[in-house]
Amino acid sequence: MDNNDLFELAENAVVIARAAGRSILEIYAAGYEVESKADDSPLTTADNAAHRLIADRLQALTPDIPVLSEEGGLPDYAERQGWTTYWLVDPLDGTREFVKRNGEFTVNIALVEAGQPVIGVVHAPVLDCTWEAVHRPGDGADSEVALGRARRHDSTGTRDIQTRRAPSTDLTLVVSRSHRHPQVETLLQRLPAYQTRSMGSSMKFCLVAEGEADCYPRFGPTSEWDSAAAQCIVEAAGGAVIRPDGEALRYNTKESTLNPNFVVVGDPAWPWREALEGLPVEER
Ligand SMILES: Nc1ncnc2c1ncn2[C@@H]1O[C@H](COP(=O)(O)O)[C@@H](OP(=O)(O)O)[C@H]1O
Ligand SMILES: [Mg+2]
Repeated sequence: MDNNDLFELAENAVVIARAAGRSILEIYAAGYEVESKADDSPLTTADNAAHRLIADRLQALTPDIPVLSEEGGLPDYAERQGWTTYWLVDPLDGTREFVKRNGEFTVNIALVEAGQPVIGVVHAPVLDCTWEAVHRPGDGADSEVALGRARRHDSTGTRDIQTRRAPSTDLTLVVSRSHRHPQVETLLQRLPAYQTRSMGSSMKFCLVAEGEADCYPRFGPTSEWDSAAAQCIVEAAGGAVIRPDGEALRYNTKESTLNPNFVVVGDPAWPWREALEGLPVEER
């Protein structure tokens, strides 16, 4: 796929994420049933409605590109292994926050190419805010030029975003509102003065991408659809999403769709490696 196609697909993905956001908000206003999923996380009629809308529209947009959605059922790895490019979707990330009605939930659409997210769209319906990125790192060869753009669209318009240089003290860390982990406390103890902010969903990545926070450490299970779109936005904005061993987070490389532990950093030049020393990767 050439670079122009990528920009055009990203714009289409923004339109689709916003349409899904509107259908989620209708259900948010009208009321909904809450079921419990196998991993004990909540599932609402809103997750399913957003899933159907996104899956149908992406399929119509790019009939040859498969769609993997949290609510769409998981094809065997034998089949997925053959996908070089695919859409990876979490129709409603932060269902717990949706049920709590605090507005901290998002629609997530990523295009993954050879294990890396090259398009990322994260839409927060209640805030009416959308983060959009295209990021293709390039391999140094003439034929492949590195490419990146990260933007935020809200009621005030559209602006480019970038991560900030980490301050030497008083770092801002953003952590899950609903899933805290003891290894996050270990990391915090190794840092100079810091403050934390709590938030639900992939919006945590977006705070790092726009320079509002320096780091989002995530220990414990998450799925690939929880991180792909937001990873693209952070990378295009100048940050990185690394495992505790320093490797970048990658997609569709194994049977399980669970991520290892990861840490989102806005300023990759800050000495994160030392702070993460010895913390477990936990391939899942
Ligand atoms: N035990 C577990 N296994 C897999 N994913 C988990 C999990 N516990 C939490 N998550 C993921 O963490 C997401 C919520 O993150 P946060 O707490 O930062 O808001 C959930 O997204 P969903 O709401 O899409 O299910 C879910 O995918
Ligand atoms: Mg999710």
